[in-house]
Parts: sequence; structure tokens; C-alpha cells
Amino acid sequence: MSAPDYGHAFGLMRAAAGQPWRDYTRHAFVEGIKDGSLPHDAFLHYLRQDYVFLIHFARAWALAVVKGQTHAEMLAAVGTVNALVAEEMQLHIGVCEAAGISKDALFATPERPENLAYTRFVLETGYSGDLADLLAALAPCVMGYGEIGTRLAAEATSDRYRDWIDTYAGAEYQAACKAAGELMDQALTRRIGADFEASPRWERLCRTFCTATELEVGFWQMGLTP
Ligand SMILES: Cc1ncc(CO)c(N)n1
Repeated sequence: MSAPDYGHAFGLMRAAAGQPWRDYTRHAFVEGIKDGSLPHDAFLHYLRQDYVFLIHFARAWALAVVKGQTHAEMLAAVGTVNALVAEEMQLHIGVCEAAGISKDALFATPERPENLAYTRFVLETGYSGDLADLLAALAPCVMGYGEIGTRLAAEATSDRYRDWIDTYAGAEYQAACKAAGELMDQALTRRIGADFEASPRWERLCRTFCTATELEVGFWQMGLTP
């Protein structure tokens, strides 16, 4: 099956990332969710780390509000902050509560270095750059999970992690991916021009996207080692 369409800039950056993108979206952890072979303790460990990830990821999207230059940019970023805090994090709270891990324990999860490296890279890219740089660092996280969710909804051979798959394959998350793709196309056009892939900034934006993709691979790997 073909991957979902999340916009022009994303499609180009994804193609430029090449093998790391495949390593990320087809990682052994992902395949373990697909066929249900992923041990539950690895899943819970990942989910706890991912909750901490989402705290800093929401901060990075809040930085996108700060870096926005139009009402439309601010609105798109603020919508994502809300989707992360009000919706996606609820999945983590719900699954962990069912496994006997309280909200307080979840919030107090000690952060693994792979997790810290990833989110602080994204935040630093945003602090030192503009919205185009920040979105290049944010895109692999948002759209990668959208792509993984869509594929697993079609290919999963087990219902063990169905709630997780449904969250990322669902209409709400897919709409968020499309909105992020549109925001990225508009933000790049506004700051660089319609022909952004021909600009001197393009290579660096692709490198940022690729680094974030590699950090996603590291995150899955961390998930396999509780
Ligand atoms: C590590 C990671 N990347 C992306 C997403 C999707 O928001 C997530 N929840 N966690």
C-alpha cells in the first residue's frame, strides 16, 4: 500500500531521508506491535517513556506558537498542543492506569538518555531557528506515527495493541498529520519562497528531518530494552 499524503515538503523530506525513514517506520518494535509479539513489559516501558516524550514534544509545539508569524500558523500550532495534551496523552494515562501505573508515577518516570536526546534536539532546533527549522524537526514524529498507524491498521495480525494502532490510524490523528503538512508547506513558502526545495536552506532542513528520524529509530531501540 502507498503511504498517506501529508503534503509537498514532507514528501520531499521523507524521500531525502531514505533508509533511516524505513528503519524508523519498519523497526522491529513496530513489527512487534503489528503481530502482537512485542512483550507487554517492553510496551509499558515504551509508553512511560513516551509520556515523558509527549510532555517535551508539547513544549516544542508550544514553541511553534511562539515562532508563528500569522494567526493561521498560531492556530495550527495551538491545535496540535491541545491534541497532544488533551488527546494523545490520554491513551498513555489510560493504558498505564489499567496496568496499575498511576498518573503521578507516570509523570515521575525517569527519563532515558535516548528520550532526552530526541526532545532536546527538537527544542534546540526551534530555539535557534525559525518555524521552518522547528517543523522539519517535528515532522518525523507527527507524520511517522501517522504512516505507521495507517499501515498497521491494514496489516496487523493481532489485537493485542489495537488501542495504540487505532489512536494513530484514527481520523483525528490523521487530520493532525494533514494539518501539520499544510502548516509546513505554508511556513516554508512564507519564509523561503514557493520554490523552497531549490533554496540554500533546503539541505539543512532535510538534515534536521533526517536527524530527528534517526532519533526516532533510537527511541524504538530504547523501547526494546526496558
Ligand atoms: C517518540 C514518539 N514519536 C512520535 C510520536 C507521535 O506523537 C510519539 N508519541 N512518540
